[in-house]
Amino acid sequence: MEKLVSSWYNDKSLPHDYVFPPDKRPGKDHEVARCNSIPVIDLEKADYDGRNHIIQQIRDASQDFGFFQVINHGVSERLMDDTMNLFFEFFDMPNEDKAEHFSEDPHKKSRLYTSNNYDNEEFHLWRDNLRHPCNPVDKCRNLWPTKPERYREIVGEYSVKVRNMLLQILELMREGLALQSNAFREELTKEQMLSVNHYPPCPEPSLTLGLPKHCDPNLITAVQQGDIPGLQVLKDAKWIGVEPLPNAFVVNVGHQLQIITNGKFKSAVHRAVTSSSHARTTIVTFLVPDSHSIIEPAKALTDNKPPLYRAFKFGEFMSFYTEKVGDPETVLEPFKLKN
Ligand SMILES: O=C(O)CCC(=O)C(=O)O
Ligand SMILES: [Fe+2]
Repeated sequence: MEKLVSSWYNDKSLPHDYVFPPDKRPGKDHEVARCNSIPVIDLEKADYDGRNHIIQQIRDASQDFGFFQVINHGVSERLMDDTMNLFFEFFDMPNEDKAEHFSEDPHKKSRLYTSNNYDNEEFHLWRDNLRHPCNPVDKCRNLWPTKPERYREIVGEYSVKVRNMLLQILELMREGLALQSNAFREELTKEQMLSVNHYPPCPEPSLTLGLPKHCDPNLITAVQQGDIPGLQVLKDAKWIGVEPLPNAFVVNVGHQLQIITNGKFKSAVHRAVTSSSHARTTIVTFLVPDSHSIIEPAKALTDNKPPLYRAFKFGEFMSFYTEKVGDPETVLEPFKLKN
């Protein structure tokens, strides 16, 4: 428990085991300018005459950036605020209450923990993480015994609404790529994981990271990043900051979506930097394939361009991703076809 950054950060300078090696630390880039070139897409327009335009915007953003933000997405401001406030309260709880949820067992799907692999890593991440499966509603695990009903109610509704938003985006992507109606079949979004990152204020943001550079291993992800900046995307070998927009979700293409689209959509490298003045809490929803589902480039996208990846089971990918701690330079290697 004393391992959770949120339980001790207040009275310490940056301990040496949180200092990243020089080639991995953000340095001056921890405060790169936030950039408004990441597309902001108004999903409400997809219901009206503007559908084709929205489809095109999503396709372009997924090809050029692998990232975009969505507004008017059907998740109400009230629900986004209630959910964020719930997690603010969670990380504000006294240490003894948080201790009930803390576990270092990586096989436990529902747990509060810190860093990635605390006892075996060379340096730790400046973040705590609460995660649990949340699909369907009744599987929202009760992680907060003192307030179970409220937790289930809010997180349950949030999970359904965010899921619907992501399924709508997948449908718009499917249309944009002229893929068959079953291209994103149900098993590709079977699992849903809620992951809440908490990055306490950090004494030395240039020397450490909340999350190191990675691409998400799943199909598609939605991030509610709140008001505090910290998410950065690598674009043309430069880090750019994703501007926090009120009531927006950041949506990003995961490795599996890149593979299924035969490289047409990009799974962009991103990371989370810390702030010396503000705590930052982000709510991340991952749509994740069933571990037995077969992942391979969609046939419609291999007619004019040979497949870039072989077929594999998602579980095989996850084992390799975990072994490589998500290293974006190597995780795709065993799945690439050498044409
Ligand atoms: O906290 C953030 O801004 C990014 C989170 C993220 O990339 C992740 O959880 O995979
Ligand atoms: Fe991520």
